[in-house]
Amino acid sequence: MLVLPEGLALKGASAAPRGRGIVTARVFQAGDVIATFKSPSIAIPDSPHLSKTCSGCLLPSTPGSDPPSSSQPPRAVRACTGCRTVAYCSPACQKLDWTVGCHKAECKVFKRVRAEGHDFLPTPVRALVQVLLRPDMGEAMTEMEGHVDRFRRESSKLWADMELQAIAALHYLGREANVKSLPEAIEILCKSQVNSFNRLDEDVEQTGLFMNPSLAMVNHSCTPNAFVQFIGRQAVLHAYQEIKKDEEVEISYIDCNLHLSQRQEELKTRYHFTCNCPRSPEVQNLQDSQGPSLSTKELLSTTIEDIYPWCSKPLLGLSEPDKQKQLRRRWTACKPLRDSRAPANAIEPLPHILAEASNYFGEHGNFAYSLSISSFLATRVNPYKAAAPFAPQRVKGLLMVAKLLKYITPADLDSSSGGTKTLTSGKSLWGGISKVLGKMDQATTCQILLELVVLYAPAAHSKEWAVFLEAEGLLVDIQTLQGREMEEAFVKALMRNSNGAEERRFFEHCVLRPLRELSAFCFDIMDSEFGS
Ligand SMILES: C[S@@+](CC[C@H](N)C(=O)[O-])C[C@H]1O[C@@H](n2cnc3c(N)ncnc32)[C@H](O)[C@@H]1O
Repeated sequence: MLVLPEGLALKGASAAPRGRGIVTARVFQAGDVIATFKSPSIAIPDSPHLSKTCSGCLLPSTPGSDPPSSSQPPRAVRACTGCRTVAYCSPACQKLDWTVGCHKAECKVFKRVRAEGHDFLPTPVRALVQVLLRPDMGEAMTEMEGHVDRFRRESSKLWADMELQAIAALHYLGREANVKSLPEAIEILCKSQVNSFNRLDEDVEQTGLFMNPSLAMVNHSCTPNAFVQFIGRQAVLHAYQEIKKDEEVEISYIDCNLHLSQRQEELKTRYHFTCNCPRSPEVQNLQDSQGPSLSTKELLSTTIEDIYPWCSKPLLGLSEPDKQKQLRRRWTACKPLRDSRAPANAIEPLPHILAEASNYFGEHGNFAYSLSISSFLATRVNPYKAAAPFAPQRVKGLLMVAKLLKYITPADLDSSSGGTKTLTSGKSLWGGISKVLGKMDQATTCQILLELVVLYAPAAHSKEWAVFLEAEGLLVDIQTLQGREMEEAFVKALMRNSNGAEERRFFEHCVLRPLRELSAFCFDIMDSEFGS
């Protein structure tokens, strides 16, 4: 039987169109932690990263590497001496995986995998092995929706892959694959697909799988009122907005900023349902009559459907000339999006391309360009993608701008490739950016942004989030600067009362105006570097 955390209740029945869902037993405010989900759970890092991720705390690390952030001690991982496959950063973490995870039994499985000349098990196979080894998990999973028949009907390729995965898991467990065990194992694989979470957090290089039978009862909406974050081996459900008593808690299973066709495709393939939330096609068709002309919408729609699949592929791993070539192709393909009104700038794949370009310039030491593009994302894109100021991507975006401001110096501007670029109007991009920076008090802007990160990060994730810890460390650095007593006092006053008239003017002067001015160069930078 499912045991839900306090404050939550199960409603509905499996036979209903949406199946069961979770409702609240009391009011939750925006930013509140609704509940934490620990056990029984499967929490594993993705297989290719096994040797670089601690299987206990699930934090990534490389032996001998730099610490993940300035405020965290270095962590090294050491392989389990039994199977030599999974790794741990401390004996305590090893004990955790031995007891709370199930490595005690799983270790033998990995020894067999090694004996047959393989390094690891693919993530879904490892998850299946763990479920089959853990009676508590197996029992709790009987309640989960698996859509087995739909998986079998809708994709023969996926079904064949699942059969292979099931056979592999049974083989390494030393169990026979027969008419009883094979369908049971495939059913678990289907349930894992429908009910597990990807623990992806690019900023801390964290990926993996999380599955908890109670959390699995939360339904999807493209306008979610809640979201999930992961801390170590547990998942935390946060409220995006006020959720009333008896209201259903809904999260987005996918990136809800994806275009409608993309969202539908992902929900259909992995979860086997068509979403009927307010952003569904029927409702959007109704809104067409009130919004921009149909032809503009159709043009945008066709463009996004055509370009999204290839424009959203990561550039990581490509050679420098290929990265440049891709950015040029993608920027050209996005023209209809960037020519439309502000909210369209938040439609993928445009934000994705801008974030890739900002990283590209950062990697090349062109911090001025990276800063302009990051300022554009922070002021003109992220607030449209997520209204809540504590939305994780907004908090990460603020930290990015703060870090660039902290490290950028006039010397960087001199040596940046932007120094040679000229706009069609004859103005130099470098001249424009350096003029804005010249008028700014970089340290104060940076300090305010870091204070905002520290303020919002606990609601976005937790005080254990790498983003929070890094911002805290950087704030300490700024606070040790001499001769900033007056600025310090203003920042403190602003953080105490952000609605005061003086404080609002201070915020406008130190943050909003300079970031808007820096953002204004974003499209010119992209055109000058990647325009056709
Ligand atoms: C993780 S489970 C959620 C719990 C599920 N309702 C149950 O009773 O087990 C995901 C499945 O719930 C259903 N579901 C979730 N959100 C839905 C939605 N917005 N519309 C229709 N079905 C939905 C789909 O069948 C989907 O595959």
